[in-house]
Amino acid sequence: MINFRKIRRDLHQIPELGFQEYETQKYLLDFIRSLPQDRLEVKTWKTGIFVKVSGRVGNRLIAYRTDIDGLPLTEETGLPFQSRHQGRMHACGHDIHMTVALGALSKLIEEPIDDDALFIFQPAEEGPGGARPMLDSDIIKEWWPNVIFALHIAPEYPAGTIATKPGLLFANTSELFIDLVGKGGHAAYPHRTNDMVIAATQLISGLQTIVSRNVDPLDNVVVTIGKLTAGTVQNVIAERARLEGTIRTLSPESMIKVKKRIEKLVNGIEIGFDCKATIDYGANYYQVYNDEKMVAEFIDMIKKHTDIHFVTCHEAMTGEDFGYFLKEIPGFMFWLGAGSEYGLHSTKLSPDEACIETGIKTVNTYFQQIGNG
Ligand SMILES: CC(=O)N[C@@H](CCC[C@H](N)C(=O)O)C(=O)O
Repeated sequence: MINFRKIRRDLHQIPELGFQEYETQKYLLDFIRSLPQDRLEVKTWKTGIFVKVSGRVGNRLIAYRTDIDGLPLTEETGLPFQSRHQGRMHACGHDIHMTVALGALSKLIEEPIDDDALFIFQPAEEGPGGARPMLDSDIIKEWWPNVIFALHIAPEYPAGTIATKPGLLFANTSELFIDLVGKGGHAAYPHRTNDMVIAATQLISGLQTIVSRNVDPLDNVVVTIGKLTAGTVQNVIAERARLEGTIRTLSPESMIKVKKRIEKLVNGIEIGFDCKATIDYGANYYQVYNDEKMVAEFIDMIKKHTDIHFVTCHEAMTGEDFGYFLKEIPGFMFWLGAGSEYGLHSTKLSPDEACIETGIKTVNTYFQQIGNG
């Protein structure tokens, strides 16, 4: 009997950032190699892994994807199995996601289906994005799935709950990095400088008017600046400031409009403060858009064949590069209730481990339903 809660705790202790998931990849490979190998083909791709499981007939290829990276956060849960990696945390549930994938993989080996299955362990979901380059890899071109699905934990729903909806589930996202360079100097001579602390704060106030004054109130947009760095010491006027944030929109068209407005506001700061500004949009993720027919069948399956509580949810402003898989392959994503008082990206996030069993049951039941006959 495999102890999946122990596996989750092991993985929880070794979070790593995107494309640096070496210890995680080794842990996953060691587990995968401990399973019966006769139906398995394993290929590594950077820090990710593809595992193909041969079915009894092998007509179609059904793919299931998990992300594997952590966040640059210092854990504050106080759990006995807290992160061992300084300044790194599984604060978005990818430790649970990986454990569910390993559980579903071992179940599928025990109970093979007619179709082939592909398990994708994808790096760098939090950034810079592993899905897009994985889709361009020779491995997935050879093992191109007919169908793909994935889950994400949802702390706001209790364990034992699944939620999703047809159509749009997650937003379009773009990272946002703005560097401002002016003229620093002595704190007592402000008239001889161009203060980038003042420029940055004015720019942030301007950026906050995009949602309230430039976007149709019936369209949802988020512009968040999560990090601001400027200056060197208390009595020197700052020469440089850096804003780091993210943009979220419900359509690719709105993303283009928001970016145009940001560029105008940044240009205004350049003129007003006689400074230099550069914008970098970093990683951009395409929206997660669920196949309507497949979601309807999935909901029907949950209701008919499991005791799991199902909730139809609204779309969320979270992003997921799984959207790139869904842009090219029919499929869907769903939320897995994980009952935590603290939300995603909180340093205190502590999912209820009962969600692991619900996740494995859901993924396995779906494989059995879709992959037979
Ligand atoms: C599910 C989730 O929380 N995903 C992340 C994806 C981040 C994308 C990128 N680094 C960005 O910030 O735009 C999210 O923050 O929604």
